[in-house]
Amino acid sequence: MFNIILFGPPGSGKGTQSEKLIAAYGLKHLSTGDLLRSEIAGATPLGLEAKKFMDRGELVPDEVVIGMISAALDNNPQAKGFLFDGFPRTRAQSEALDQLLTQKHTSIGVVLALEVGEEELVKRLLNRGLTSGRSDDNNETVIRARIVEYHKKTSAVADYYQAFDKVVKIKGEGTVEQIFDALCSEINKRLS
Ligand SMILES: Nc1ncnc2c1ncn2[C@@H]1O[C@H](COP(=O)(O)OP(=O)(O)O)[C@@H](O)[C@H]1O
Ligand SMILES: [Mg+2]
Repeated sequence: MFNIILFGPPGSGKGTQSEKLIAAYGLKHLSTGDLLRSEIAGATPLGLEAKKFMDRGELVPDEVVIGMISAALDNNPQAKGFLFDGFPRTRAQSEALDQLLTQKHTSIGVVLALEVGEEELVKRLLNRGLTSGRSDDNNETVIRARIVEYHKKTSAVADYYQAFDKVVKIKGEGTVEQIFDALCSEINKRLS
């Protein structure tokens, strides 16, 4: 089993690259953002609670997303590997993920960290907001708040995995294909 964390700020291209990576490597895509948006669409109690945070550009509480990931791992016992997208987003989530994976006798193989400049992120997210229907994409104040949350809480995730020498930085600007090639080359090094 080979598990990957695709890491980076909002708008860095995690969703775009995840689609290509799961197709290329047969991984199970676990995006906490997608899981939460599907809870919101279904108007579940979890979704209604999560929406309050997401609409403000804040992170959903750790216990909520850790519970969702734990269930998703249990529900996919046949997976060849997992691609985590948008999770973990805090140090506590990183520690919880490591515990969950250890229980399943596996671990994170590599953390691929997409790096994109802040103005490019804002530009991409405003542009995504034109079509995504995401309530957190259609206003610059909320977008900036998400980037502040990223620096305040999520950048610690890279530090956490850096201590295990698992982080590889990838330039997240360029064409989708160029970035995909750079990601694949790092994955292939570790598979061979
Ligand atoms: N290499 C790229 N160059 C330009 N725009 C991109 C690139 N990759 C993704 N985008 C666009 O940026 C926005 C955010 O991408 P997305 O994959 O949703 O990011 P994330 O999941 O990290 O928030 C989307 O509108 C997407 O079309
Ligand atoms: Mg995404």
